[in-house]
Formats: sequence, C-alpha cells, structure tokens
Amino acid sequence: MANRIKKKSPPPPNPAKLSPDKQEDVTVKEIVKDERTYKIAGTISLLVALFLFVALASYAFTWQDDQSLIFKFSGVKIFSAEDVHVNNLLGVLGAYVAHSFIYKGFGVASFLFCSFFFVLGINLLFGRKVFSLKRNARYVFTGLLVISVTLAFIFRNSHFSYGGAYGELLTGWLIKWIGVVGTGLVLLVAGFSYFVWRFNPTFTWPEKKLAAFAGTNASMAPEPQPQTEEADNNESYILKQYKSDDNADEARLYIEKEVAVSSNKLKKEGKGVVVLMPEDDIMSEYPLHDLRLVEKEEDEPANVVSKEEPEEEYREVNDLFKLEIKEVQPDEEVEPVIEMQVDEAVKKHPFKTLEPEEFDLEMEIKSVPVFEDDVVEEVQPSKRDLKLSPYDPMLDLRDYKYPSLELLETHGSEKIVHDPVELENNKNQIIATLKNYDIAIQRIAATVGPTVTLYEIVPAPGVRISRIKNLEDDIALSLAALGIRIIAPIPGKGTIGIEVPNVTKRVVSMKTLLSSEKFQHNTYSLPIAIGKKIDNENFIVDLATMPHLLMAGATGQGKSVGLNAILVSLLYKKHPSQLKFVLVDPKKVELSIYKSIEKHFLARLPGEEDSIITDTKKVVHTLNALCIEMDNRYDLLKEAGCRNIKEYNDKFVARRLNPEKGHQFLPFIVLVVDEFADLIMTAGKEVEMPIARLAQLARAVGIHLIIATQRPSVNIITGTIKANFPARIAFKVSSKIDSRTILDAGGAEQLIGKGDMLISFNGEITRLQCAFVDTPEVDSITDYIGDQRGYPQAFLLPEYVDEKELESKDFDSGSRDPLFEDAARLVVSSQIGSTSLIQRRMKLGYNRAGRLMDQLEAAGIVGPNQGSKAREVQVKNEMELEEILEGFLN
Ligand SMILES: Nc1ncnc2c1ncn2[C@@H]1O[C@H](COP(=O)(O)OP(=O)(O)OP(=O)(O)O)[C@@H](O)[C@H]1O
Repeated sequence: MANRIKKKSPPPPNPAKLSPDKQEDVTVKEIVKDERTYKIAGTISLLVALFLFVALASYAFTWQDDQSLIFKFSGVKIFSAEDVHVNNLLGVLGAYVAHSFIYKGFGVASFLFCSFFFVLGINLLFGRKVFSLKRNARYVFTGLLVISVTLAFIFRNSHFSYGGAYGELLTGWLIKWIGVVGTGLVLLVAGFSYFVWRFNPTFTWPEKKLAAFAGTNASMAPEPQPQTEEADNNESYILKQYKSDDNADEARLYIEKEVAVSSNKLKKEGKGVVVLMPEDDIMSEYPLHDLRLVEKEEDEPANVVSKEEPEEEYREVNDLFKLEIKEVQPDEEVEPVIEMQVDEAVKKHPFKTLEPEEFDLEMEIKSVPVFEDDVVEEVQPSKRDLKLSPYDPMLDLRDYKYPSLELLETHGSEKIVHDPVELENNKNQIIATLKNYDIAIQRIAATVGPTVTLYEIVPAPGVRISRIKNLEDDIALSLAALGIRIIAPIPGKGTIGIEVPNVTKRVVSMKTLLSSEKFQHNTYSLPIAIGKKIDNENFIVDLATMPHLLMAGATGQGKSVGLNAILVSLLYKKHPSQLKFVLVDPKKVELSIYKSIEKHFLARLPGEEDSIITDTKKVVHTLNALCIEMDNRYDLLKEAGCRNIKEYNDKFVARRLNPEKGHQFLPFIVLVVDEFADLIMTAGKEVEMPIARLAQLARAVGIHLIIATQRPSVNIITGTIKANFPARIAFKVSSKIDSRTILDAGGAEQLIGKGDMLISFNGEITRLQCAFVDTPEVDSITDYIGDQRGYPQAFLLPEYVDEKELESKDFDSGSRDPLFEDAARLVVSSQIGSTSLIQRRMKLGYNRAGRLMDQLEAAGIVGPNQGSKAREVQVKNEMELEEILEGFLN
C-alpha cells in the first residue's frame, strides 16, 4: 500500500525536515557576522571590566575578612558552602575573583585587566578600532610584570599582597640573584622606562632625549645625515616611533607632541610629509590625531666630486697636446689649424715639442684637431693611433676650474616647518566647509612642501568634482588664506588637491639643489635646477629637451632670481667650450653681473664692444645673426649627415669631420631675453619673426631660448611665440587672463610670490618653489670664472648685414672698414689671401669679407685676384705689416 502510494505520487518534500540542516549553517555564520553579536559581546566585555574594577576595589577594603573565608573553605568550595557572608560588594564571586587576581596573581597591577576588557568592549560595541587592542595588550602585559614586581619589592613587609604571588616570586628571585640594592636599581630603571614608553613625557632638554634615543635605538636609526643636532633629534624621534609600529594611533601621540618636524631625516625614510586619515573615516568627527605622518624623499646631497681633473689626466692631456703640435705641420697650401704664434714657434723649432709654458698664456692656443682626412699613408701606425685619439674641445681652456659649491650660500633653515596645529586647523576647515555644502569626503591626506601644503581629498562616491572646484573662493575665505589653489582632479591620481600656503615658508637654496644627487650625476645636455616640488623633490630638467622656455610674472615675484637660478645651474655644469650665452637685457641692469664671464661664456656680434645687448637695434641684429648661425649649423649638419648637434659633435670629437671643410665643435647657445615686452613694444615684428623662427627650428642645432616678461599679455606673447614655447613658467601674475595667456590655465594669479611658481612642462602644470640665489652669490661665481684664463674674446656670432641699412647708408669706399686691421693681421699671419678665410674666421658675410679683401689689395697687402686660387700675400711678416699700418695712421 505504502509502495503503491509512493509510485503514484511521491510525497512532497517536507520543508520542516529539509530546512533545519541548511539553516543551521547559515545561522552560525550569520550570528558570528552579525554586528549585534559584536555589540552584545562588547557590552559583556564592558560589564566584565566594571565587575573586575568593583571587585578589585572592594577587595582593597575587605580583603582581610574575605581572604580568611576563602582560605577557610579552601578556594572554590566557598561557592557551594552555605551560610557564608563575604564583605566584597560583589559577593562571593567578587571576593573569589579579586582574591585570585590580587593575592594569587599580580597584586594591585591586576587593575590593568580592567583596561583590557574596557578597550575590547568599546571596540566591539562601536564596531571599529576606537583604541588599539594590540597596543593596550602590550601595555597591560608589561605593566603587570613591572608594576607587580616593583610593588612586591617596595611593600615586601606588608600583609597586603601588593605585588601578588607572581610579583613576590619574581622579587624573591631578583633579591636572591642581585641583592636588595641591585633589585631596587633594576626596578627603578624598569619602572622609569615603562613610564617613558607609556606616557612619553616631554623633557626640557631635547639634547638629552636625543642621546637617550640614539643610545637605545642605535640599531634602528638610519645612517647619519649631515644636519643639525636638533633637527636630527626631532625627526628620528617621530620616525622611530612610527616605524616601530605601523599604527595610526601610535603616530598620533608624537604628532601631537612634536611641533616642528625637520626634513632631512625624514627624507631618509624615502617618504614625504603626508598626513592621512584612515580609509573609512568620514568628515570632521575625527580630529587631526587620526592623521598619519609620512615623509617624502628629498634628493640626497651627492658626494660632490671636484671638477678639478686629477694629476694624471693633466699629464695625459699635455702629452696629447705636445704630440699634436709636433705632428701637424701646416702644409703651405692649407690654412693652418693652429694660431700663428704657435705656427711660428713650430717653424722655428720644427722638431721641438713645445711645453705649455712656452706659450704666452694670454694668446689663443687652439688644441689641434687632427682628422681622418689628414692621416696620410706615411704616418706610422703608432703615431696614427695617437693622432686619432678623440678631440677634446676643453683643451683650449684645459686648466679651467668649475665653480665650487662653497661660492653658494644656504638661505635660512632647510627644515620643513610642519606645524600640526596648522595642519589640523586647515584640515578641519576644509572638511567643515565641504560639509556645509553637503560634500562628503572619504579620505584626506596632506603633503607639506616648502611654501604650500597640498591637501588631497578623495570625495565620497557620487560627489561631482565641479562642485568642489566651484567652492574655491569659499574654502579660501574659510581658511582666511591667500593663494589657495584647487586642482580638481589631480592628473593621474584621481584625487582633488587643495593647496594652502604655509604660515612659515621655507627658502629653497640653490646650493641644496646643486649639491643634490640628481644634479651632480645626470646625463642631461643642459641641466637646469629650477626649484622644489610640493613633495620636496628637486625639479631638475634638461633645457635641451624643453627646448625653449617662456617665463612670465608680475614685477617683484621672482623672475630675475629664476633666470639667475637657470644661468647658475648651467655655469656649474658646463665648460666654456660647450656653452655660450647670448644675453639680451633691455632693462640694462639685471644681466650686467655676467659681464665678467664674457671671454668664457658669452657670445656677441663681430665688431661690437659689449656682450650684453641692451640696445633694441642691436637685439634685432643679434637675433638675425643667430638665425644665420642656425642656418650655418644646419648646413654643417647636412654635410656631416647628422640629425642633431649631439650626433654632430660626437662625430667631430671622433675626428670624423674635417675642420678644413669648415667643421668645428659646436657649443650650445642659450639666448636669454630678460624683458621681452620692451623689445616687442619697440621693434615688434622685427623681433618676433627671428624669435619665432629660432624657436621653431633651432632646437636640433643646439640653440635654445629663454624669454622672460613682466607683461604676459596676448599682444606680447603672440600665438606664434606661444606655439613654439612648450615649456612655460609663471610666477605670480596680476590676473587670471595673464595666467591663461602664459599657461593656458588659471592659477598663476593665486600664487603667493617670492619664487612661488607654476611650470607647464610635458603637458603637466607643477607648482614649485623656485630656488633662491642672491646677487652676491652670482657675483662670486662670475668673478671666480672671470678671473680664470679665458678665450681672447667672446664667441663671435656671424655678421648680419641689414640690407635696408646698407642701401640707406652711403657707403664711402674711401674709408676703411673698422675690421681692416684685424683682417690684415689674419691674412699676414696665415699667409693666405683668401676671402673665405676672412669670412670664416671673422664670422663676416661674404660681401663684407670681399670688400675687406679689396681694401687689402688696395693697401698692397695682398696681390690681385687669381681666380680660384688664394691671392698672394705680399707682406711676409707681422713687423712689416705693423709698419704699413702705422703708415696709414700717419
Ligand atoms: N625663489 C625665491 N625664494 C625666496 N625669495 C625670493 C625668491 N625669488 C624672489 N624672491 C624675493 O623676491 C624679490 C624680488 O625678486 P626678483 O627680483 O627676482 O623679482 P622680479 O620678478 O625679477 O622683479 P622685476 O621684474 O621687477 O625685476 C627678491 O629680492 C627676493 O627677496
């Protein structure tokens, strides 16, 4: 029957039978996971804490009677005994527990158990880490040991068990091993250490704290840094604590206690000052002490290697130099590659090796480039190898010494002055302001820079970024600070940045930047140290990759200092043979300090007196001359089959380009214009066109432009100029429009001046504190360079002849060219009557060189034109020439 029924229709599953299994599983998990379980457990834990506290406290008053009762019933039996009346407020249980904890356990120190259950209860009840349980457990454990032993020792003759059984046991051992005095001393030190560890009292002599710390933590301390003792003290203290326990609560204690945090030590940890709120914290209910402190890395000062070459290198250089002079006997037909004085000496002593002292140091001594083309079959292999050793352009000024860092000064303190109170106030203000507009945030972190602090905010999901951006002014108002800048969002980070100026600003010294590892050891062609980023990283870039720089800022905001910083960086890294500056200074004062390095680093037009160009007309000529130089360089590159100056110079150094075919080592040329607005106002297109042309094309041939202006308006910085200056610097400007003109973005009007700047480079806008270098420092650097032996004159740019001027000027063929004497000396000393020689050596245009040659012919110095051959030089030596020239004077 039953079977039949089954076959017909199986009975429906009985839910009552199936469900219990499944439910049981889920319920256990759910119960464990359920937050109510935590809350109940928390409440129980709090109750235990309270129970313990009352029982222990009560025991202190009732212990005598209760203790005798417990002994009477020999422990737990007291619970089953009838007619027992204990005095403890919590009855038999209270009396028994208190007796177990105090008498049989740790004495008075047992109160510490209350704190453990209290912390556990609070954390469970509130569902988050209000206090650190781990830390508390450590304190409780150590406290139990130290306090119980200490009290047992002090009250060892008392009836009340102050130290409990454990305390008394340990004290007994200690007294046995090291005597009463020894135990007393050990306990004193242990008690004091525990107190310091637990409460970290502030002592009035910071040096002492340093010593104590250094002594006890020598193994943890990072390698020593060259810095002040005081700075070391503060920083290591905080870091050590933070490092030893990666716990926000731990850090809190020290942030609250330490006011100033200096930078150098912190940077060793490879981090920056970043203050973080815990991930899940929201809004201002959490005070600053929930923040975490981390330090960002600052570039380590490099082991500055003196640029002075070692003795051996000098010897090598000299050997090479001697050999080259001996080997390269100028062919009669070929223009000599060394200067006349050297030629003469070699002619007189054809087989004598010249010692460097035999030259007049003031005359131009050119190292002799020997090139593959010159190597003739007869040259013996060994000599040939020597001849082909790489050409060194520095040999011309082979004893040039680079300026040393001692010429620079450290301005103010290098410490990051980081005031926790200021941080807390700003953070709370930001959070409160955002809260007023119903903007919730998830997380806030602060990075303390030299002049501004960046607060990075992660908004709660669903908050529109534009809303925060629109509150810029409100936040500025609530922080009562100028120079608030909001970056929403920070590119590549997904956070919103609020930059708030620091109350105490730090000057970034040029010396710090130049002594950094990054500056000392980089492979940049034109390294420039501009300043420090907000995270204290040094901003050092290659001008050659920029490749031109536009700089703007209202008057007095740090432009000139910025220009000096760039020029000084280059002077520290480049040899005079590698770099030339063309300085244009319509204001006439700013760049005049560089006059003393004229014969080392400056370039000028032929026939000009002054290397620093202040006259607009001459600026136009100079810019056009630079364009000619650019074209000439392109011709050379084309001929050499090179794409850029680096390839070309490498090839030249490897002696694969023949100087007789016009090839030469090409120094970089950096054009600096201090006040561009003045030039545009007076010369307009005449200036704009060559600048635009240079900016478009000159990069590959090693000509770079740095142009500064006070007035970044659209009629000064035109579209053509802007399009060709991808790297731009803005110091504080007076309006948002100016900021847009220079950076294509607002923000520069919010800067706070004194070197606070924004740089737009590689499509990113970065806020920097510009490095500070004072005029006396620049003076001492230029004097140091200027006092050394230089070239006979500034580097000559090609001559530029303004066709219009030429036409308007009625050229008097009777009067001699001002360069006549120079040309005559050149022709006589080289004994080559060639127009192209004059053109090349004197950097003149063809017309002027031709005219000079005609005048030389008329004066009887050279013979008539002989077609493709050079003219005959009729004056055979300089004495004869001097007589002729004197004759002209009379
Ligand atoms: N990087 C900096 N760090 C600290 N202070 C600075 C910095 N740059 C400039 N200053 C301060 O600002 C002053 C003015 O700077 P600077 O002469 O460079 O301004 P400027 O923009 O060139 O002005 P102007 O256009 O009138 O020549 C300096 O004398 C100096 O006190």
